[in-house]
Amino acid sequence: MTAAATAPEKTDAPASAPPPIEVDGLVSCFGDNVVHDKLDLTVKRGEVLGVVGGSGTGKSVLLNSIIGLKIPDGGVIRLFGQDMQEASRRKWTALERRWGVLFQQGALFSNLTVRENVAAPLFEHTRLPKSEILELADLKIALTGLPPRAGSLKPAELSGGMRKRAGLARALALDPELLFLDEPTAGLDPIGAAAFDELIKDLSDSLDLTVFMITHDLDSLYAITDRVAVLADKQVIAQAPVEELEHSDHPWIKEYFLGPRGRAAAGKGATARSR
Ligand SMILES: Nc1ncnc2c1ncn2[C@@H]1O[C@H](COP(=O)(O)OP(=O)(O)OP(=O)(O)O)[C@@H](O)[C@H]1O
Repeated sequence: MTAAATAPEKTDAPASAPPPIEVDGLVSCFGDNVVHDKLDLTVKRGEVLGVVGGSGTGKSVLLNSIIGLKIPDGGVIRLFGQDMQEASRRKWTALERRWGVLFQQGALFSNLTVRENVAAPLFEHTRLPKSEILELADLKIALTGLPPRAGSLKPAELSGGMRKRAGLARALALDPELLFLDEPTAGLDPIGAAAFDELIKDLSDSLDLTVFMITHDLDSLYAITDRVAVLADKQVIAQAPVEELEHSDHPWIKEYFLGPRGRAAAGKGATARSR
């Protein structure tokens, strides 16, 4: 059995297929605090999109709105062409199988082993026999570069980097087409972060994944993104490849990409791309 055996009607989408994510005029509020005001965003099929913005600009709220953890106060969110607010419960469940999420802290169940954590979505969404589910879980664990022995460990017994990989293995359990990552390299040392970037890039290429990645990590932006969406002033003020954003006149974008840390990351990115 292959890992793809669990994929729900995974078709090669025609070129005319709707984009995996379309956000149209999103309004998000918490009481008087308006976080997004008519925010628009499109994520193209197969791209790695970085999402950046100052602290509190609403990156996590945007992610939560897209995956249905926060109900929009206005606007429309379409996933694979389906208006999520109009979707029936059944449709939601079917669509939910098409994406995976790696939350910042990994969000693993502490009382379960890594193998049981990775198997959990398969138990929830498929009727495969237990032995096949555990076999698939082991495949995902291997796919993320964890050693086989990691499967029988509990999250507390893992290093930070291993925990991220375990969270990623679980996010990939159902062979998603779309992967959401919330600050995947936060808390990793530079070598661990670079290795994790490489893993995400390899997986997105080999599995034809579309990736929505919130990050503060300039190295990641230069190393693996196709485009970057910048959140500021309650909206997406720019959505373009990093090389284009370097020429932006917007003060925050200028400071972000052309400040000392941005220039250092650009140098490393150019080196990585020329290899
Ligand atoms: N559950 C909540 N209740 C009330 N306000 C919230 C809630 N979640 C987020 N907010 C507010 O929404 C705004 C955006 O928060 P969000 O966490 O999306 O920012 P962020 O861009 O992800 O920040 P950071 O980069 O620091 O993680 C902030 O003003 C925050 O206080």
